[in-house]
Amino acid sequence: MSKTIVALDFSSEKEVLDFLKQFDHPIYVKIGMELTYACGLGIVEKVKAMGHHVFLDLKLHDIPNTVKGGMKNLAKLGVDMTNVHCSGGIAMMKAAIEGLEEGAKGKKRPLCIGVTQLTSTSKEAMNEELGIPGDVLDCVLHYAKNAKEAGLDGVVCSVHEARAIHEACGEDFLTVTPGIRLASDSVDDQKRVATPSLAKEEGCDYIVVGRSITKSADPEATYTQIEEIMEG
Ligand SMILES: O=c1ccn([C@@H]2O[C@H](COP(=O)(O)O)[C@@H](O)[C@H]2O)c(=O)[nH]1
Repeated sequence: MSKTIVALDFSSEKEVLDFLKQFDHPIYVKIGMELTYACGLGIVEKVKAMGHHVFLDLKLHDIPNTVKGGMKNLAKLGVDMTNVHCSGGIAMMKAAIEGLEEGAKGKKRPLCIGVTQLTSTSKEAMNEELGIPGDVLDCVLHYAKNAKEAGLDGVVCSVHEARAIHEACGEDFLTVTPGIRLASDSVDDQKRVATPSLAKEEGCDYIVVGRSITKSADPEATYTQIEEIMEG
């Protein structure tokens, strides 16, 4: 399975289909709130039916009972991976797993990962706006350990925290890392960014890449170049 997950941050089915037309093989894509809120969950089933792997990135965060019910229904879509916010707490993350298992009805449940600190969050914003003292790494590690205790399969973090997470939670605990930028790209709203080469060096299991691929002059070539680095 591909180690590069392409974020399909589009607002229409046509844009998605035009984008995916460029690939003559299945890829791993991420469907998030922009596309889901524009097209509904039917787009997930369409993309799955085309043979692509799907990470459904809706970042659930609510009381345990509500998250359990939500996950039960998301599991029925047959997605490969989904997620919650670790800040929802251990009981909520355990409920997410229970919901996915119930929804999968004895079949393999989707992987469930926890968002630690968004890659758009800097240390300053975390300390001052969110009121969480200390280094980002300490907070991310704390959330990752909670996610592991709750039975999640891994976390979303930046490349800069992936190595420490593997050391603390085990090599098989997945690190899924957005905030990927090619050397020539603008950083945009991301704060904790890194190149695909650094992600590879730091042992990230998956990288999530949106605009560097979708807004590239040749998305397929950029995807292939990144995937070669990750698989190399
Ligand atoms: O901490 C997080 C969690 C999720 N994301 C998502 O990844 C992509 C990144 O897109 P780029 O265009 O490559 O910046 C986007 O869909 C985010 O919602 C994240 O960036 N950071």
